[in-house]
Amino acid sequence: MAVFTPVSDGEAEAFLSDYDLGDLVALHPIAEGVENTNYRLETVGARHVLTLFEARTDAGSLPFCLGLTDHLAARGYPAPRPVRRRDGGWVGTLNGRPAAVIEWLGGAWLRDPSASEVEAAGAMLARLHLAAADFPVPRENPVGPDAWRTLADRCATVATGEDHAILDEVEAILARLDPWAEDLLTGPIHADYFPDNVLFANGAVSGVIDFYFGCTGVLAYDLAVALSAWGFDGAGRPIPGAVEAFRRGYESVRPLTPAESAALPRLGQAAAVRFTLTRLHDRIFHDPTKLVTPKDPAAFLRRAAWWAEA
Ligand SMILES: Nc1ncnc2c1ncn2[C@@H]1O[C@H](COP(=O)(O)OP(=O)(O)O)[C@@H](O)[C@H]1O
Ligand SMILES: N[C@@H](CCOP(=O)(O)O)C(=O)O
Repeated sequence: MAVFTPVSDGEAEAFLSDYDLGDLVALHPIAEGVENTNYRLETVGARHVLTLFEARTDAGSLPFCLGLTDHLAARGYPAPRPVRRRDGGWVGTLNGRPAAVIEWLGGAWLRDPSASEVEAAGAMLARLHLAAADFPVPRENPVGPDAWRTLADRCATVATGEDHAILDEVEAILARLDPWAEDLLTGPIHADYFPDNVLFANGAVSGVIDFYFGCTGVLAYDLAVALSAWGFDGAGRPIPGAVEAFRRGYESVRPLTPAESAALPRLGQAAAVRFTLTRLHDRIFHDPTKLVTPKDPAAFLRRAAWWAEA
């Protein structure tokens, strides 16, 4: 469960006084996610998400993250619109954290999507890249190579046993990998397009959420992240046909250039390093008083070996 910063009904009511959303009916902690605090916010006749932004989502990134979802939604893409406060802004402060109210999107994420659902998710990522292309705000990747170095160094100060072995493997990959070796098409990317961020209803994508790692980046890297997320099971084993199905869906909307295709194996290894390091860091420095379940870094690192052979 991801609640890092608890919110009482009274605190939510006071926060809501800056919106035209009516009175609070109920506030429920949301039992998913690992980055930010999320509550389901019920007001009279409406449902929204109340998000308090935690350490990896600094306030300076919100004009990009919320602006991008607003931009996409305005183009008919199923991203959640942030709700404007009476002062015209999107972001207030709640219990010391930047906080926003976001449109609630129906549907649910799929733990075991079919090949056609994986293909639909791939097509929706390509649609995101096309619809976001003219979004003018830039944001550097908050979990790019500089952050990998910081995360690895911080973990190395205390890692033992399995954690240390994971770090050694990551360092070996970093020593031989130059993921951004050539110029590839860039633009706004989601950068965390995992199954738990894609909602489905009746076999079709009904929502794409959680743009808080969104940034300006290489489009094929975003695809490599998504293939690494959708193409493997919880233990890091490839799911037969899933990488192909996702890529087929993506390329049905935006065919890759030959250079992008050729770059995928090294971008996939970069994706494996990125998520292994954040998972390892969050497991090592996990605060047991916070309601969040750390994810398994080793399962993500297994993707690197697959990509190296691809
Ligand atoms: N706009 C939304 N509509 C419906 N459910 C949402 C929405 N945003 C978040 N959620 C729910 O909250 C959970 C956690 O949200 P997410 O943004 O992924 O959190 P985190 O940033 O901590 O990873 C999601 O898995 C989903 O169940
Ligand atoms: N997708 C990342 C962690 C971030 O999770 P989310 O709940 O914000 O989607 C991972 O799997 O390591």
